[in-house]
Amino acid sequence: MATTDPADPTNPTDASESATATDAATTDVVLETRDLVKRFGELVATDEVNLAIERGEFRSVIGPNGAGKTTLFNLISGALTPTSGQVVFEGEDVSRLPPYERVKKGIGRSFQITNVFAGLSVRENVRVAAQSVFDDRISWRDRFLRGAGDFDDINERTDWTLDQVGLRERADERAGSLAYGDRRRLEIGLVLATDPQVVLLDEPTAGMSREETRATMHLIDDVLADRTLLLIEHDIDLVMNVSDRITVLDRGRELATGNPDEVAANDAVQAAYLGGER
Ligand SMILES: Nc1ncnc2c1ncn2[C@@H]1O[C@H](COP(=O)(O)OP(=O)(O)OP(=O)(O)O)[C@@H](O)[C@H]1O
Repeated sequence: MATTDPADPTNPTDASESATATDAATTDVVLETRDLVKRFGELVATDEVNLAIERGEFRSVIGPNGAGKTTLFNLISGALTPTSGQVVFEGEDVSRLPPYERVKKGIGRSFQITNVFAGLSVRENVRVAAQSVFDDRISWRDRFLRGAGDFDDINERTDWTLDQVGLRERADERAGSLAYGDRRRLEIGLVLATDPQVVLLDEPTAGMSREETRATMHLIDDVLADRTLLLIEHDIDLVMNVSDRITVLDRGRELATGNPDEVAANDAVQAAYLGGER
């Protein structure tokens, strides 16, 4: 898994990470949320959340149902715009950018929002994903001189991705005919093809058996280990195993952030979550 020194200055008993946010100049923070708020009418789904995610970190976000995990991901990916506050990626405020612009900048999202085209081949699916990001990098001259579908860097990216997720052999099969495990590989391939700095993983093992869960986490570890990962996951054992740090949300607020041991020992977390019923 990603190697980040968990012994960072964040005080796990302090609900806010604003202390680390001010340290952004000294630590390599790739993604921040600053006083992030999302209201749905009277309901505050995200309540002044301040996260500072370091490059290469594996951060999990946990919390009871309705805690605001998915809303937080939607704010980071651009599916939602904040009521107030900011999402800052590589030092730039991206809070108002649409999702596809954020993907181009390097914020990738996988699972739950699945965009596999069942009728297209595995290769075509990966190609579409690669193209969504790499198209901009192709000059107009190349576009004019070569036919569509013949852009070397997109083809290279596609082949590289297929190799990474072990689907080169199945490249010409219809995505809709893939077995479950291969479909998961393809979903990871689709996000990898966009060359993300940060990957949002939204319950990647939802509905999986123990064996499938293990295989999926191994694949994520294999293929995405050099990226910064943000995971929503209900399986606490898994979260404790894979995370460098864990953020616990409760009713939209950040209850605690710390390494797995710190979070497990946190009184507020135990009271609100670990000891309570979900
Ligand atoms: N589009 C929306 N309109 C109104 N309320 C919403 C909307 N999206 C989410 N909510 C509410 O915001 C709160 C947080 O929801 P969210 O889905 O972010 O929680 P969650 O932690 O992801 O929950 P779960 O673990 O059940 O997926 C909930 O009370 C939910 O009902």
